[in-house]
Amino acid sequence: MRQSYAKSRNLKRFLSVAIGKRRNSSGEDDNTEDKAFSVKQINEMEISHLRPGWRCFSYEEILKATDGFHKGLCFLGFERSFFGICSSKSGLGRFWIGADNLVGWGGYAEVYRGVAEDGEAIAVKRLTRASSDEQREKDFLTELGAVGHVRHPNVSALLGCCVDGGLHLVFEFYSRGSVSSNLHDANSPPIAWKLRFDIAVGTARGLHYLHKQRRRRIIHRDIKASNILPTESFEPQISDFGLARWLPSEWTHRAVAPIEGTFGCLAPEYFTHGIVDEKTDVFAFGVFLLEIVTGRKPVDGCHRNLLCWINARSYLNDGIIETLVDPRLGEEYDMGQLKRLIFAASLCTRPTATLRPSMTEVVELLEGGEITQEQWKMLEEEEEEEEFWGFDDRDDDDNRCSTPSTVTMWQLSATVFADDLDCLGMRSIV
Ligand SMILES: Nc1ncnc2c1ncn2[C@@H]1O[C@H](COP(=O)(O)OP(=O)(O)OP(=O)(O)O)[C@@H](O)[C@H]1O
Repeated sequence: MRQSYAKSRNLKRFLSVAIGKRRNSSGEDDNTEDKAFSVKQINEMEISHLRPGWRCFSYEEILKATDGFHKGLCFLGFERSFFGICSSKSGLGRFWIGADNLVGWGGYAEVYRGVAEDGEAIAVKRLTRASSDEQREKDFLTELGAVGHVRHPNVSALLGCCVDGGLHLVFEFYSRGSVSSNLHDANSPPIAWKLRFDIAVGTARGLHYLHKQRRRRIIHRDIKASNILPTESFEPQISDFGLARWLPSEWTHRAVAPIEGTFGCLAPEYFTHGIVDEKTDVFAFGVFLLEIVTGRKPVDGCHRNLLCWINARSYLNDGIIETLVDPRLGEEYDMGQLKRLIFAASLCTRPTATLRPSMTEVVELLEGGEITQEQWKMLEEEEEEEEFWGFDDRDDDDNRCSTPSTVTMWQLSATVFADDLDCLGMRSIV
């Protein structure tokens, strides 16, 4: 009890410093918040530049907005209610249809829908009590530190935070669920090809911003379809910065422990050595592209890895990329865009980090820029070293992924593109 009180005080101090403390023009630390906003001559632009894009919410505000973090019906003191229907373990055959404002949850947080006083739809992410240990608090603050500094049309917009009654982050509310829930929900119509392509491009732009357009680079570390939330107009928003890390300009990478993230999306150098840099996200983005194209999860219910499946599928079908497309789309896709997505994915998921493209190059490629032969050609010895990285834990036909004869993603794209790159404005790479 005492400890959590002390932590809360620290957090409040952190927030007041983060919001209130500024550097004055001579670069000295100075609490200029009051001064800055009391000087009438400062024009609007300067003020909006100084002012953080978010604010502190009171606990009463978020309580009111979420209707007291309303979860719908609870049974016998269970803390969490569920979407859909679940039965009690008592065997009494009781069924509850639960969840009211609870819209999602992850490893350490619950997310509630709410309506702010001004009528804006908000999402309140609350650190769950069960996970309020110091490490989780740190992750939560990391998320605040990262997302509180970013503003981009493809990055989830932080509206504020609240440290009373627990830790809370307040975001704009995105009512369409995640790309993952839309892609894999068998009961709703498949996402149209055009939207898939736009989501890929928008997400690439958001990542490019995090890696390249900020003074200090941000590595997200958990790029995956369930962390990409489309807005009403299907503009993808990169969300969930709980694992994000700053990368100072003088550092090439950082080594982190423990290794966290999502199975099936982890870059080999991160998975094996904990090495994190932009290429960690680039790899995960490549897996995301494949998920969008195929409609398959990075790791399916049978523990089959998507990259393995693609390699096996390509091998069995002589590298015909049409066979990779989500069957729910039928013939409804654009072949030129498909080739771009597959080509980009093949580069992004290269096992050797240094041979993967930067997000600048990925955006360029997806948006139709010319890719020159020299830029992407691998040296022979590099090609030999490029062993496919994946899991070989099943011996069915669909999982022939690590045998030397298997066509890798890279070889697949090279085969397919030899004839077709010209028509895409790119030159042959083989
Ligand atoms: N701004 C938002 N608007 C609508 N729904 C959201 C929003 N943010 C998150 N969600 C929903 O809540 C879910 C969990 O959120 P989030 O991924 O941020 O939590 P987490 O605990 O960090 O998860 P993880 O275990 O994946 O790290 C998301 O998958 C999404 O469905």
